Amino acid sequence: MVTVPPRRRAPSPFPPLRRRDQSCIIQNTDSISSSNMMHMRSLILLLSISLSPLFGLSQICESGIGYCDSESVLSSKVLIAGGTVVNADHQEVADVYVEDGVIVDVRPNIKVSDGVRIIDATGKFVMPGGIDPHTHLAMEFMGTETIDNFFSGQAAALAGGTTMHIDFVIPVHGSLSKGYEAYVEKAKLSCMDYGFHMAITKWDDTVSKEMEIMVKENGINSFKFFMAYKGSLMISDELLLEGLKQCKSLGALAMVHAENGDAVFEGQKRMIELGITGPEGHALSRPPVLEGEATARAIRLAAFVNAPLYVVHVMSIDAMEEIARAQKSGQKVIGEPVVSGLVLDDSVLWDPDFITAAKQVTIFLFVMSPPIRAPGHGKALQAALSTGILKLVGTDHCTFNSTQKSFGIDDFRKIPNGVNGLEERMHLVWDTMVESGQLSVTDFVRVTSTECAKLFNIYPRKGAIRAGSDADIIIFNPNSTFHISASSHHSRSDTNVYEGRHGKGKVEVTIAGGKIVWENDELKVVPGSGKYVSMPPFNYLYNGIDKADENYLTSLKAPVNRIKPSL
Ligand SMILES: NC(=O)NCCC(=O)O
Ligand SMILES: [Zn+2]
Ligand SMILES: [Zn+2]
Repeated sequence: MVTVPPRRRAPSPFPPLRRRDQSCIIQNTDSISSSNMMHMRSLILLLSISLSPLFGLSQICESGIGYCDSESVLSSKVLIAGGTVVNADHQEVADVYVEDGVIVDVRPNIKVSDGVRIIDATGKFVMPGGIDPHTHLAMEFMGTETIDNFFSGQAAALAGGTTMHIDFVIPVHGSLSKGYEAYVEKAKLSCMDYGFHMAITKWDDTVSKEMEIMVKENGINSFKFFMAYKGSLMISDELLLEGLKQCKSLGALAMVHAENGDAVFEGQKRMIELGITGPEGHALSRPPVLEGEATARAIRLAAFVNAPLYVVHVMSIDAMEEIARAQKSGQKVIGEPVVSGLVLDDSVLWDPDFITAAKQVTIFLFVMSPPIRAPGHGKALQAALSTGILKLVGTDHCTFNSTQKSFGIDDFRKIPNGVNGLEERMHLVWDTMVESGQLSVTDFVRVTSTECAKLFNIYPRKGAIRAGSDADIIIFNPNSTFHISASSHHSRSDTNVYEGRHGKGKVEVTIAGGKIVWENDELKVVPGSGKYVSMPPFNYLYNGIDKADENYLTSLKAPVNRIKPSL
């Protein structure tokens, strides 16, 4: 009999900075390891079933560890009966009938023949699966690679009710085609549907041409420009202008990570000179004013080109207010908060009790860019999401385990930036926004799914419960509860930035591509079953842009009594 070898536990990466309580870390790490091990065994088992010819893993299957109800995995006809079906614009009590991965019918009292799996959803919400617009799986970053790949990250997502995500392809030495090929390879492990955005890290004619190929041949309709990470991903204003122009000509959406990277670099030097090398130096070196400045700059450059703009991970009041001001003047600017920015704050950094080892770990976990801000920012972002200034919620899932986070034990600049969230997003948005009365149930669907589908031009195939849409569906019990812990999550990380959080509402069933993949707290996932979702250009933001350009040019050409042109 073959057994799966246990995952080796890394030694505690947090040597005695100001140690008082190290036993706590070791204890936690122990329990985390064994529990994660159980998840990984189950996942490995399923992986072995579908890819065993490829990977030669058939013996693992025979060891009989874990669970695999192939009946459910393969079941293609499902009736979800008696639930409240919620779309972004409407909710009603109805049945949902699914066949071969597609929603066939949505109406009360659907009758079905034998052989159809019937799930009773009475008293529960039946909603479109979540779509996460912002993830980084298997991303090489800051000298390491994110701990979650396209399999473990997606498995975690499915357990939390997210059925599609859009990941950022990072070019290889500036080459978009090489980056694309690398991500196509990484994504072969996928167990749910996914799409790609593409980062732009340098500019020349080849990149410009490759952008066209990405849009016209590879189904990518959005490009991201990092205004931070000096010396690696950061671009100049000149490049941003070229990129905005090319995005506009292709009907693609330009996205920005908005922080002033030069000023962040200066802020980091300042901290090191002051002897502040711990994780608090990260937050101190890149204050909200630098996020506000870059957001304002990107918005103004987009206005100058008359192109729509998407600002990723809005973390501060400063950035949010720039977006609100632009929207008020009629500019098409989309702001994306991420779960960490909505629900976490930096108080742990300044807690006098933070010298305990457990809290030291937390502080390292919190390091992401832009940083998690002081408490008032999160509240303001929630309000902006509630009033529609911010439109959709992502995660920026970019997970590093405690060993990786410890690379910056002596220098905060070396702590890999990023937090988890793929598995937690739906629950935390529900608990924070719906339970508090800031969002309705229909708005919940809009910000977690439908708006993303519309923006990236895949609605109503995705983001809706209606006949003809993909059968990506969750059954959500508002009367149940969720609990977050690294000991039970499905990410490969040994830590969770939301450790210990709990609240109302629970995703009880996830159906992805017509298959029941999450039920009774069990995950049934098959690597290679996820499909790439091609996203066409020219979304609704482009309506009217041609007309505005035309008016501008006409006013410029007016021969006499020249009218002062305006954009
Ligand atoms: N946000 C973060 O800290 N890591 C992921 C990369 C990025 O989105 O900036
Ligand atoms: Zn970013
Ligand atoms: Zn990101």
